[in-house]
Amino acid sequence: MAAIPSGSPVMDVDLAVVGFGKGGKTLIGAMAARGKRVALIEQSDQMYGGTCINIGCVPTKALIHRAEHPDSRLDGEAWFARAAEQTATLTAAMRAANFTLFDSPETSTVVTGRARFEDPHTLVVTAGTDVLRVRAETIVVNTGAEPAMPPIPGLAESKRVVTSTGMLALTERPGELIVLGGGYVGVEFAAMHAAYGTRVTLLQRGPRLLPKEDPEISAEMETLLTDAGVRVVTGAAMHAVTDSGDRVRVGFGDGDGVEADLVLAALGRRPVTEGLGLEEVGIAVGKRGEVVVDEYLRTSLPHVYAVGDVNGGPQFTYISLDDFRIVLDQLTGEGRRATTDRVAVPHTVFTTPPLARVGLTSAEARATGRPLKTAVRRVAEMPAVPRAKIVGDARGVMTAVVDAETDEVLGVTVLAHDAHEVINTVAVGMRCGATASSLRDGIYTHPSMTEALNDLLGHLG
Ligand SMILES: Cc1cc2nc3c(=O)[nH]c(=O)nc-3n(C[C@H](O)[C@H](O)[C@H](O)COP(=O)(O)OP(=O)(O)OC[C@H]3O[C@@H](n4cnc5c(N)ncnc54)[C@H](O)[C@@H]3O)c2cc1C
Ligand SMILES: NC(=O)c1ccc[n+]([C@@H]2O[C@H](COP(=O)([O-])OP(=O)(O)OC[C@H]3O[C@@H](n4cnc5c(N)ncnc54)[C@H](O)[C@@H]3O)[C@@H](O)[C@H]2O)c1
Repeated sequence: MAAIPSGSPVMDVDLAVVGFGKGGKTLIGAMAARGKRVALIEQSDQMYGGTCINIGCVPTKALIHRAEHPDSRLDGEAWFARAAEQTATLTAAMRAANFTLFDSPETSTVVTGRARFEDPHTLVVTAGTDVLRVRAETIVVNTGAEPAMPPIPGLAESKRVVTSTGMLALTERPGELIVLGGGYVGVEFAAMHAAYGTRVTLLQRGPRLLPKEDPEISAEMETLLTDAGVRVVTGAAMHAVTDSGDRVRVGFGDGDGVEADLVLAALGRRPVTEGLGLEEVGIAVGKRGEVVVDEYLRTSLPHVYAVGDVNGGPQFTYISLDDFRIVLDQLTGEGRRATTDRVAVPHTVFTTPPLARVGLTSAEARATGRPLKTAVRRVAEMPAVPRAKIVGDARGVMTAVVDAETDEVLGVTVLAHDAHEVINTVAVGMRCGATASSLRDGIYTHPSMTEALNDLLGHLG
């Protein structure tokens, strides 16, 4: 690497955040509001606002929403092109708004360039031939995660393999798509693209999709995807990716494999720590490339914190946001908030209908050895939940697992319309110690999907 010129300008601040992620930018806003001098360093002007806004949650959910609400005057190809254009307009507007929000002349500056540590308090930021040194009392690493490319022969070399970022840059619908991976990204993209009319094959190495869910839920998801036109192949040990003209072939198992126009590699995301110079200044990095932190998100240097995907925690925007709360408490509060305080953190896979869970799966609950009551209810069998029929989607299933002695809710899984909203009610209840009986007898608006809790928890046995 070329030497950094020693005479480059220096910016002195109280707080520097590396990476425009959710936790870091929220911290920048909070500290600027307290009159601190702050700098937010982002390597790309196409990433102001971070992954979620530009290449993650927002564009995927915008495309999924539009897939669910097609314009009957347009065919799938035209509808995808329109949806992609509308999504790009949305993310561009959010990106610009994020820049304006965090680049105010008073105390907060967005520095566009790639940062690395020069010493424990100094970051060297480079953009082309421009170099700036940012010296900060406190530094927060918020550099996110990037798609993993496991050593499947031909995967990295293929010109027809893209990651989720490449998929989100498409302006035309692919004719045929192979999705590698049956996790969040794989399942969401497979479902979404099938809805626009792409012929999708999803290859999952393991025996089932979404292996962290209960087997029955994985099976239900597989049925939903299959009904939506996705060819799901589980137990697919992929051994070769080969380009051939404008086609690409993925070999798996003993057969011929499968061919398509494009391959999406959705094989996990790993923390972005390379080239940051962390270990050189004494910041420990773990085996998965994550910045090693304690429950207060402190790294091995007392004035450096790591928030969001880069610290190896769960990869969700709302976890990055909660990381912000922990660091803010360190910097301005009592320093007590910790990752160990987190209970009942829900998650959602945004298929149609979505899948959401909070707490334990049934299998995890059984493994605790506690006495259990369980309920499994198909949405179509719930007579008092007309919302599903109103929206014309009574697919899916809901499950609950409860401690039979204490009535504590241990876990709820919802694979149904509006699951991403219903689950938040359950999560709040669990965090506040609501019993299964109190959630069962809760008064919910009608007609809503939340009132399914009356039915589900009324069937515990
Ligand atoms: C396709 C997809 C869909 C997703 N959907 C959801 C969802 O629906 N809900 C959900 O909760 N989560 C979702 N996620 C996960 C979510 O996007 C991430 O967990 C979240 O955005 C992580 O934010 P972060 O704070 O870690 O940092 P990020 O938002 O990842 O920001 C890190 C920033 O650091 C910058 N950077 C990196 N290195 C440097 C450097 N050396 N110098 C300067 N800048 C640097 C990067 O350019 C980037 O902008 C999705 C992810 C993907 C990929
Ligand atoms: N709705 C959401 O909240 C949402 C949406 C998208 C992404 N995300 C976040 O982004 C993260 C990354 O998503 P993802 O889908 O890339 O990862 P993932 O961990 O959810 O799934 C990765 C998949 O790749 C497979 N895999 C891994 N290595 C492999 C190998 N060497 N060969 C074959 N298969 C292999 C795994 O079996 C798994 O099915 C998620 O864990 C999640 O935290 C969240």
